[in-house]
Amino acid sequence: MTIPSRVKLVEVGPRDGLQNEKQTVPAAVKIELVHRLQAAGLKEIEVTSFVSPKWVPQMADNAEVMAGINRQPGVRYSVLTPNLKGFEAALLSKPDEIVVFGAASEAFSQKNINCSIAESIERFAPVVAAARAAGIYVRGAMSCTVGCPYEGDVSPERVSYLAGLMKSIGVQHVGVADTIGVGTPLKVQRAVEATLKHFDINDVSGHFHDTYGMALANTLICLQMGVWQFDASVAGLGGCPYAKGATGNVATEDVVYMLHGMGIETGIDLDKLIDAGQFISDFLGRPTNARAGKALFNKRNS
Ligand SMILES: CC(C)(COP(=O)([O-])OP(=O)([O-])OC[C@H]1O[C@@H](n2cnc3c(N)ncnc32)[C@H](O)[C@@H]1OP(=O)([O-])[O-])[C@@H](O)C(=O)NCCC(=O)NCCSC(=O)C[C@@](C)(O)CC(=O)[O-]
Repeated sequence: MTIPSRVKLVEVGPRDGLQNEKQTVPAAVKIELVHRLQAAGLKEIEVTSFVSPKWVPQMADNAEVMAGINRQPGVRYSVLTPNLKGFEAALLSKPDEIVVFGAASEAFSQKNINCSIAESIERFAPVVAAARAAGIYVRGAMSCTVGCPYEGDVSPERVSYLAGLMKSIGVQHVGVADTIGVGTPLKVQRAVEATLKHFDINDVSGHFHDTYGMALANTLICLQMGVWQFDASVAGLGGCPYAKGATGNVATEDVVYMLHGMGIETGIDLDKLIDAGQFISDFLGRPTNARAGKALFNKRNS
């Protein structure tokens, strides 16, 4: 398999990145972040989630954020919907895409969405059917595909099982997530191979947290397998509130730096992306987690 010449990055910073922040991030700041990300050339942005505000208070302003975005033609805006209640609320905000989110580990499914894997699929099925009937594209996020904070290692068979269930209810694309960033390249390869039993390579993406500094290595092995779609989070923000000990997602700036260095097109302006990362890091009052972002920012300002 030759390495793809072009990669699509899905920016998950406004959702995955900010959902775990303890300090309230006002809707206006989230909206400004989305505007900066789209100005940097991101064509797909995961904006927010329509989940219970008791479970994830930071996403309670979902409708306000969606309503405040000055939508750019050619940019797709996605939101997470765990159930019909969330989907019906999301529909009013006219997302281009919705994301149902399940887990390859039973314990994580219980902790994150309060139901078993089988129950989650029963809940997702009518959401997927309603979304597709409304012409909305459906992605499925598959958490804990290599490791779980509660169960430890997760086997490729569990990943294949979940991917098969997602396929059976009409999910169009799945993201192979290393929720707690414990994956190493060969483990990630096996999780992706298990997913490819059910989904075409063009319908599979990688979603890597960088807890152990493995996210770029895991991205690289996926590229070598022909995967060309990845989630990433500006400034390396992120972490799931129900995944203890996990740090942020791989930083979009670092992925872009690596891809451009390999001659792979992304359509992203790295300078503008670094500014977007600096904007949100300044708001949060801490340095960026993007290593290439930080190095290039310092170089530019020295
Ligand atoms: C799924 C539930 C709702 C089940 O939670 P539950 O408590 O079992 O739900 P319920 O149906 O029994 O309802 C309880 C209350 O929540 C309300 N409710 C019910 N649904 C909704 C909704 N959609 N929006 C707003 N409110 C809702 C419902 O109306 C009721 O309100 P009350 O009567 O108590 O006032 C809950 O567990 C939940 O919201 N979980 C979300 C957790 C979450 O967002 N986690 C982070 C996203 S996943 C992630 O980050 C991983 C990913 C995708 O990035 C990939 C990776 O790295 O692994």
